[in-house]
Amino acid sequence: MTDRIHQTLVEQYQISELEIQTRKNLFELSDDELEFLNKYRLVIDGHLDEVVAHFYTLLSKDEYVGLLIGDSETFERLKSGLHKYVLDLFSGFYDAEYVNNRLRIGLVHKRIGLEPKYFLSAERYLRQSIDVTLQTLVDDPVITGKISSILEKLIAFDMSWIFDTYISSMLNEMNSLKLKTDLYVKSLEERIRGLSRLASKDPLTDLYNVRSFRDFLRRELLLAKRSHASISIVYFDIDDFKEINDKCGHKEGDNVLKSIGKILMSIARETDIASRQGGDEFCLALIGCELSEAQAISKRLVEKFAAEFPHYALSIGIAELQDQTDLDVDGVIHRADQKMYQAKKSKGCKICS
Ligand SMILES: Nc1nc2c(ncn2[C@@H]2O[C@H](COP(=O)(O)OP(=O)(O)OP(=O)(O)O)[C@@H](O)[C@H]2O)c(=O)[nH]1
Repeated sequence: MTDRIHQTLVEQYQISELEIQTRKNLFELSDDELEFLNKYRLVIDGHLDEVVAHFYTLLSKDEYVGLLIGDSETFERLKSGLHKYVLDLFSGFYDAEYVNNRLRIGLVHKRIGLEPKYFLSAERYLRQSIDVTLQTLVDDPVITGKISSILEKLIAFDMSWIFDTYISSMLNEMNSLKLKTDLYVKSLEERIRGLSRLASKDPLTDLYNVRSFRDFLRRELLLAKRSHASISIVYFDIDDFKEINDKCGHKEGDNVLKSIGKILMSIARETDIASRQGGDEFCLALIGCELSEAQAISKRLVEKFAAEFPHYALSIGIAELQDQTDLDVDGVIHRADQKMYQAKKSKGCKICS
């Protein structure tokens, strides 16, 4: 950005002398012709007011032009700009500075929102105005015809630069609009991710809630049926959790629940589904795990829990998917839940399967 403001448009677009010459060739503008045009510089210089007046008479046929110009000061500025533009046509110098002035015109047209149809029709009016004025000043129709044909090519050469900046400025606008849209879409995606996270997770433990757990498990059961994989369900709760709340306070109760969330995340694999079923009840779906592995994982759970809370205990029930046709989500959870109740009958951390 800082670099750009210290550079001319010719520098920004890296337009070399060779590129300018190549474009002159493209429009068949020979040095002889341009020198010929330059001979009439002084002739036209004394009659610029007439050219400009004629031009605006033609232009003002369109009401929109009046609206676009707007006020007298702008009109005066435009007229003096046009004086300079016409004089430059006859200047004899068609170098980097000349090109730079043309590039600026394209940029300004884009900024003020002047559509190409307007500046293309204005270009025709200007040629007509110069032709008409020259015909009153130069008697020889061969000469005025030659000047007119050189001007036609020179103004087409000008237009090519004007369009370069007009189009590039339009592309810049589109790019910055795309950038803004991309940022907006990204922020929306983040919000949606946040919202769906909120909808699928238990806020206290950051584990999946009942609804999302069941959705995931249903999908895993279907996949297990196709791949003949095993799934084990570990269902557990904290013994006498009500007492913990009552004796040590709700905050301590919350801490125990949050710790269980962390322990489950640490022992579960990425493919497993760890959930809080509500209150002090949790359920872990171990994907691809047979009963023996589920027992080992449950032992790790007990060890980690006991290390943090030596005075509290868990009751754990495990159920394995009986066969791959067992697609009943509620059924498999219920079996693990029943095992947990068996475990609860004895005191201390215990696992029933
Ligand atoms: N701190 C805390 N307590 C909760 C939360 N949700 C539920 N509870 C409490 O958890 C307790 C669960 O009590 P019960 O269902 O009787 O279970 P229990 O006391 O563990 O008894 P058993 O299951 O027989 O061992 C209730 O007192 C609930 O108020 C929570 O988010 N935070």
